[in-house]
Amino acid sequence: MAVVIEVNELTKRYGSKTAVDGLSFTVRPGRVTGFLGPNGAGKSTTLRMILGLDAPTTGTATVSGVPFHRHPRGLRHVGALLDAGQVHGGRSAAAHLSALARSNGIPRRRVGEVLQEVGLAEVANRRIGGFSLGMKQRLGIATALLGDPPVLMFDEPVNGMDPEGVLWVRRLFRRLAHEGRTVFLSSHLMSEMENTADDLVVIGRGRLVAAEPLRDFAARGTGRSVVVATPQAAELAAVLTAAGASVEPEGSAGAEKLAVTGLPADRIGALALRNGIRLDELTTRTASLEAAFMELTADSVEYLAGQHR
Ligand SMILES: Nc1ncnc2c1ncn2[C@@H]1O[C@H](COP(=O)(O)OP(=O)(O)OP(=O)(O)O)[C@@H](O)[C@H]1O
Repeated sequence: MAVVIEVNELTKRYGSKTAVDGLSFTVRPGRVTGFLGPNGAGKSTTLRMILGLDAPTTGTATVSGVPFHRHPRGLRHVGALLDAGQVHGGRSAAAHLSALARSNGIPRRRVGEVLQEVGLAEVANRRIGGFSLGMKQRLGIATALLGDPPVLMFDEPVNGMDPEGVLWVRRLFRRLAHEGRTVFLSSHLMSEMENTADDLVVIGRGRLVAAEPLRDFAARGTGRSVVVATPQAAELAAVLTAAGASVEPEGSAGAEKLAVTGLPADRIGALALRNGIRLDELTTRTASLEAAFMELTADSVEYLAGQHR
């Protein structure tokens, strides 16, 4: 599959601060790619460099093989939402989009179409200054869609949206990818990506942590373990340890459980049966995406509570 966004050894320094540090990754069409990292990891800076709004200190970023500032089709090739708050509050949504359409050679009819698409048709003539953050996000998404571009980039698009808005935006991203477009969206929340992204680019402290399908990323988290509840915990622990498993007690007094790693659930069940041990619960626990994210970025979180590293 063709590579659409290509970031190669990208570095951005602000004085002595390195915001983006030798970052390389690619983003492909027909998929939703999540750009994930803790606060301050360098996501916005990277997006700004891809869009030519900031110059890299070293390295390159291209969209369809060309640096964005030299792109012949501009907004009609790449649509982006960076900071939804940064729109002129005195204008109406329709006037804002019409001005953009005019200056980018985009047909006027697109204004009505995108307002309809994002659910703002009824407030098209209201001043943007009175919009809620969720409405501003919708307007930002409308702006990105205006030129009907094959490449779309969104920085924290669900900030300030209500649950209904979040569901809507997820469906929209999936549809845009299904249409064959390249969809690249940043977030500092793994939970937002879980139901939306096909691929992940994860960064921490400006550096690449992982770039792979979401499925593979999830499998990298803490290994699988099996939780077992039994009234004969000490006996079972001895049997499982002898069979090569490692066993950790967990749960609370009166409801003790064992967390077992190194043996699958069916083997644990068979060993318990053979030794006459009653099992009240046998559950396989797979690492959550959130756990994988926390684990992989733990070393790269810039601000830990109460401590500046
Ligand atoms: N213009 C600037 N001058 C100095 N430092 C900057 C500038 N822009 C960003 N930084 C620093 O670069 C680092 C990366 O910032 P960036 O906004 O790209 O992170 P982010 O991953 O988008 O974070 P968030 O999720 O909080 O938006 C941060 O430490 C930030 O303080």
